Amino acid sequence: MAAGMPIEITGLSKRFGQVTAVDDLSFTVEPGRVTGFLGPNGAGKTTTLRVLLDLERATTGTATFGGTRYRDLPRPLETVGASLDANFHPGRSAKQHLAVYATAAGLSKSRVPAVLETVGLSEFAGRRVGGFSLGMRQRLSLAYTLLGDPGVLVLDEPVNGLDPEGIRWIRGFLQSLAHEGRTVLVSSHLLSEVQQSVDDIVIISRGRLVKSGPLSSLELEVAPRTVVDSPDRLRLAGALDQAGLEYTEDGEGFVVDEPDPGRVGHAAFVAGVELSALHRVTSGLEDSFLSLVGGGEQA
Ligand SMILES: Nc1ncnc2c1ncn2[C@@H]1O[C@H](COP(=O)(O)OP(=O)(O)OP(=O)(O)O)[C@@H](O)[C@H]1O
Repeated sequence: MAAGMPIEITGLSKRFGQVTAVDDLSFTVEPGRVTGFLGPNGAGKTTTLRVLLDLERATTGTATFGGTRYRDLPRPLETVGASLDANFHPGRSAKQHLAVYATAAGLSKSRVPAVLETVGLSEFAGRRVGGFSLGMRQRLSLAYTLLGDPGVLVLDEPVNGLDPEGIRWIRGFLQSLAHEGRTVLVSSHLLSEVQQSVDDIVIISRGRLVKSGPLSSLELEVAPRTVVDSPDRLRLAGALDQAGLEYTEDGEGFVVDEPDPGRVGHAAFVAGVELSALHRVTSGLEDSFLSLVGGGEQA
C-alpha cells in the first residue's frame, strides 16, 4: 500500500463563465482519518474533487496530494483511488469490469479477486452488472478505487442510495481503510448519511468553506437552549417577557434563548407561575449542519 498523504486545498477557485462553483476554498484532509466533505447540492463538492483529480483546471489556487498535483504524481493510480464518474457496461461481469480497467490503467490484474473480496462481491464476481442493485454498483465502484492499493481514497457520494445494511457495511469499510493509515475523503450532501462513518468534516456552501474540524466540533455550533412549559402559558409568557428572555412557542412549550434552565425557572418563580416542564436542549448534528449551510439547495 502507498503511504497515506494529506490532501491540501489552498485558495482554490473555479469559475464556469458567470458561475463561481468554488470560491477561495482552503482545507486539509489528514491521513488515518475518514473526512466527510459536506454541502447541499450545488455547493461545489464535485467541482472541487474534479479539480483535485485533474479533470478540471482550477481558475486560481491549488489542490495537491502532499504538495504534488495529481498530474505530477509519478504513479497516480497507485497513489489515489477515486470513484468519480464510474460507468458500467450492463453486459459485463464485475470481474471483467475490473480486469479491463486494470489492464487499461497498467495495474496488475492479480488484485481483482482481492478487491472483490474486500467489497463483499466475490460471490457475484461472474454476474453481469446489468442485474446489480444500486448498492452492489456502489461496492463495485469502491472496488475500482482499491485496485492500485492507494494510500488516498476520494469517494464521491459512496453512501448515496445504500440501504441500512449497506450503510452499516460502508461505515466499517471506511474506518478500516483509515485505520490502515489511508486518507479517506467522502463527499455527501447529507450529514445524516455519513455522520456515523466520519471522524472529521469539511462543510462548504456556495463554493465557500463554512467549517472544518472534528465531527464533534459541530455539536457546539448551535448554543443550547431551555424548554419550559406551564399549565398557564399566558402567564408564563408574561414572566419570560418580564425577565427580558427571548423565546418562541412550539408544541413542547416555549423554547427560550437561554442555556441555563435555572435562570428561566427563576423568572417563573418570581412571577409565581407553576411549571410543567423545564429542561435544557442541545440541537442535533443535523440541525447544526443545516443552520451552517442555510438549510437549502443551491443548484
Ligand atoms: N461544467 C459546468 N459548467 C457550468 N456550471 C457548472 C459546471 N459544473 C458545475 N457547475 C455549477 O457549479 C456549481 C457547483 O456544482 P457542483 O456539481 O460542484 O456541486 P456539488 O456540491 O457537487 O453538488 P451535487 O451534489 O448536486 O453534485 C453549481 O451551480 C453547478 O451548476
